[in-house]
Amino acid sequence: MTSAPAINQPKAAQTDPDAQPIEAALVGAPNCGKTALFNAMTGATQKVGNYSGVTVERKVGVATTPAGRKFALIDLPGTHSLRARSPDEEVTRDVLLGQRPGERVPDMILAVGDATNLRGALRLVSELKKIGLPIVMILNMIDIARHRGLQIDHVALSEELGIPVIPATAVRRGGLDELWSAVDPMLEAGLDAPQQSSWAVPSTHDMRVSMREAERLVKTHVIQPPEPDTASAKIDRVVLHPIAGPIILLAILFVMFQAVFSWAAPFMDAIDWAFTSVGAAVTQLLPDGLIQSFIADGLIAGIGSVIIFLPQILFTFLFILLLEDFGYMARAAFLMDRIMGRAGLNGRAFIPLLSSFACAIPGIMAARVIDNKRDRLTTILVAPLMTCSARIPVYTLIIAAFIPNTKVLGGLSLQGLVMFGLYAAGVFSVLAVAFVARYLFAREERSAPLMLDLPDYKTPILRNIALGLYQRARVFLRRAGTVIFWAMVVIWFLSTFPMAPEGATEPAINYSFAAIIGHFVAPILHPLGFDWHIAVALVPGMAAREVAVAGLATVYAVGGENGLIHTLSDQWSLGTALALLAWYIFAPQCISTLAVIRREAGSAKWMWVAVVYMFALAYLAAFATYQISALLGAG
Ligand SMILES: Nc1nc2c(ncn2[C@@H]2O[C@H](COP(=O)(O)OP(=O)(O)OP(=O)(O)O)[C@@H](O)[C@H]2O)c(=O)[nH]1
Ligand SMILES: [Mg+2]
Repeated sequence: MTSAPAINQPKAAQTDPDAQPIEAALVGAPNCGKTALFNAMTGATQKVGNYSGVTVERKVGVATTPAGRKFALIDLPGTHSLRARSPDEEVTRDVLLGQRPGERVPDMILAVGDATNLRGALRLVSELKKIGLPIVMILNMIDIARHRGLQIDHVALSEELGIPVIPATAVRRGGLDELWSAVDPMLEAGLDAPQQSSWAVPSTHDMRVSMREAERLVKTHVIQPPEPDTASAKIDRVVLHPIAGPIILLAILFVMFQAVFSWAAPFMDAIDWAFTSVGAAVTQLLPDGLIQSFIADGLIAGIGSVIIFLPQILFTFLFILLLEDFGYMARAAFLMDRIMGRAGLNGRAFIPLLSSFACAIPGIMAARVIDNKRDRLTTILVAPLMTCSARIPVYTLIIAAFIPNTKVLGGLSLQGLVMFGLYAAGVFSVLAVAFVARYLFAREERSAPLMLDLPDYKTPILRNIALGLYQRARVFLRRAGTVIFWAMVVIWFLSTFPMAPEGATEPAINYSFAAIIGHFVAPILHPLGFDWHIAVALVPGMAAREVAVAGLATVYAVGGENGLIHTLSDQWSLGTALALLAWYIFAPQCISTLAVIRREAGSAKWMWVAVVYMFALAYLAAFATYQISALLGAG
């Protein structure tokens, strides 16, 4: 076959420099404050946290200089070198080298360095300079450096490096003016054309040479404090103690669950009161009939039964976010490393698993920080077993209905204790499944020891916490308004039609589609102690876990009059309740999580592995729980 000669288009005609906005990339070590700076420059609200690996994806925002010039700012995962070792670091490398399909090389680099760890930052800058792009260096966390008595001569450093060096405190927007005054003239004059990149994967020797050079720069331009900072080291001596450490960790988690239960209660009562009042008002205002039933029993009762859990979710995250921003969570990872290693999990899996307390989706994505492929896959597959916040409504409802609100063991709330137990069961099952997987598939291999940078402790920043809480609340409420809303509409429809025939003796719902479907599925669930009402709630509960609660509210509100809690404690045996809790520890009832597993694991096969093993465990656990309860007389 002959092919026509290709016609060379003149390059200049295609790439008009004015047509594309300038792109600047934030590059720096993990946890040096890139995202904090990104938020400060763009007004965005991306997550920051005091541990490495918070950002695992490329995020773009628009920054506007005081002179009104706009440019695109790219926030990137942290990396110590462009020798990318893990998928998140590869993102950074590929963006900088223009290796991402359909994307060009950025026009400039904003190299963010942690002023308290200048050596590493300078080493990375020497590597970045090889790429040939214009660079501005930001010495972030200058507040901490000054507090410790470090004196950095940034002017001399800038002269020697040949690039602007700007001290900054990203979380308080400190140094932003100076940064703008460095960037604005560069943008105005037009950025220098990029030079030919001379970057090549550095060898160990190269790394050593650049490290020595960075050390020399630090010696020349930094006056070290007469006494090194010891506060973090002092706290760590206690907190990382081999015996005291784990006890402190357990105690913290324990206090957290106790506090969450008692503090959230009044807020939950208030929300309950509000929804009940609105429901009652609607029932009064609207004439009896379908519309009244749809609004009062379907929408208000259903959505209210989910929204009521907002206070608990927010209090749980208040604790987690405070501990994260303080710097304790990285220590918890360190403490857990040995236990996790025994179970066959990589130490770096701790943060992904911790994020899964919020939701498995960010957790599974955070597994990108794990460089070993197999370890990463294991983490992805076990992350959905961690107790995510969508389980909180289900757990709380069942606990409220079946666990007496009493104090045991000298003042501990029994309900809080059961909740703690459910969280512990989640963690334990993660370890057990990972252990079995390791035993079955990779017995001889050992996990690499954890190489974790322990950040210095910091006073938590209120804004970070508020932002984190706001985002949790938004995600939760948005789900209530979308997935749960539509699921409610479907459940209401199914449980209302067809309507009961004239002169029917049983409750109307017993004649509905819901009952038909429920009766169809019920035999499979019968050995678990689940009746057809539960089956009706579980089927749409596949979309999202909380839907089951809303589903129960509708299924029972249509059939009966009592509050959901009373209805459940009337209708279910203790064995059924416990079996449903056991089911919820394991069941993969969240379509979005499955979709993310498929994407992150790179094939549908692993998604199905997750579905099958989680359903199998859920069924077995619920079966065993119910049957044992029945033997003990609680069936
Ligand atoms: N005191 C102080 N804390 C800061 C400063 N900048 C960031 N922080 C804190 O440092 C921690 C890390 O900030 P992030 O912005 O998440 O860091 P990052 O570089 O994006 O981290 P990765 O995404 O994990 O690579 C957070 O707890 C911030 O609140 C600063 O200038 N001063
Ligand atoms: Mg970040």
